[in-house]
Amino acid sequence: MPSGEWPVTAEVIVRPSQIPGEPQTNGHPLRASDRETGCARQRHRHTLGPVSDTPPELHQLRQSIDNVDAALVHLLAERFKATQRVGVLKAELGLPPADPGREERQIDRLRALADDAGLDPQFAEKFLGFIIAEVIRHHEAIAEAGTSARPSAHHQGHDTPVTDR
Ligand SMILES: O=C(O)C(=O)C[C@]1(C(=O)O)C=C[C@@H](O)C=C1
Repeated sequence: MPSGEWPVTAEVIVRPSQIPGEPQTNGHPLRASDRETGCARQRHRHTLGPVSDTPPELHQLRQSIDNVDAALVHLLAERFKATQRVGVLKAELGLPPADPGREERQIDRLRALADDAGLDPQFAEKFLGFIIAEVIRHHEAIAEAGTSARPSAHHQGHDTPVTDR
């Protein structure tokens, strides 16, 4: 086979459960939002299934992309587990959700790392900013939940407001 070509006799697998005209979901139920957008995400698989007539190089590259995306999801999940604990700690210690000084140091560090890695530092900064904004929202929600869950001075029988923070 000449280089750059791929077999034209590609195998097409049609599942009996597949309804003509419906987006392919590999047997998983569609979300309402998927139906609206016509987008069938394969939510329970780690690798998106190969499309039979996809050129092999494209398929390989997509497998690599899927691996990286999976790693990113796991890394982000770990990061958010840590920041969730930071949020609780900050609320307990009465510290503000955002720490601009820390953010500045993170941005400087990440920009340098990005530069070394051949990634656009501006993109790295935007990406970090996007994540941190979400973390701050979580911190605020944790602090707010802590404030409303705390018993008031009235319920504790105090004459003066409780200022334990
Ligand atoms: O390090 C903290 O103080 C955090 O709350 C974590 C974090 C982050 O996501 O990296 C989030 C908010 C702060 O402004 C700085 C950093």
